[in-house]
Amino acid sequence: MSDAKRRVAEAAAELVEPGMRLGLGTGSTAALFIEALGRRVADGLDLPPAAATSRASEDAARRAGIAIIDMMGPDAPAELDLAIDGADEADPRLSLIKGGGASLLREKIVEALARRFVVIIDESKVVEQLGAFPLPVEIVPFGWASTAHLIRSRLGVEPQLREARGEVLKTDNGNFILDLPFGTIADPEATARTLAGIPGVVEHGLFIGMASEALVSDGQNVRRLTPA
Ligand SMILES: O=C(CO)[C@H](O)[C@H](O)COP(=O)(O)O
Repeated sequence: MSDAKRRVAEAAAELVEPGMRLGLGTGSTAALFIEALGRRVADGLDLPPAAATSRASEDAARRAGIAIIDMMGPDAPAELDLAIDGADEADPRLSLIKGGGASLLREKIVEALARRFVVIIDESKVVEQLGAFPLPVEIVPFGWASTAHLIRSRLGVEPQLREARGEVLKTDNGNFILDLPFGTIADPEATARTLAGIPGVVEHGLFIGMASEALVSDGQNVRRLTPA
């Protein structure tokens, strides 16, 4: 699917106009977008500093010659023109599961600022119902097992603490990730509400009503999807 990722990344880079305030996503598709955007910047496209959704994307943007906003400082923006990011699943309403790359919190903060949020995905990510991809949830380390118990009892799913290279994965924010293997999420809004009401949950990877459109590729063509 790397041809598909490259095609949507390049199509997304063409959406960028001079002066646009951008949000830069995270993951392998977003990384290809950042590279493609960097080529346009090298060709003279003039952009103000962009908001990156992870340390990895900050580094990728700097390597590509794209200036970055200090999102920890007082100049973090109130609005962005366009955010571009990948996703793990998208349903016909363009509700998304995100966070496979553990960056869902920064992604949600940045993408909530965007007047237009374009999702770039390959065909394998388009689903009728969300949930085959385990739903990532960012939680604070304090009491993580208690938070997992509450999630289990309120949602009937067995949370898995995410590890990387044999250690508990820590997000860019110093938090942990629980992956929730639902199989099917019958009511994403209700699931989102339940998770938001559990102490210790910082944010979940359901992005509902946020995406304006999706660019989807099978490796040959790129089609545009809007929320059903
Ligand atoms: O949500 C994300 C990171 O937190 C990514 O956008 C998502 O995991 C898709 O990644 P990729 O483009 O590598 O398939």
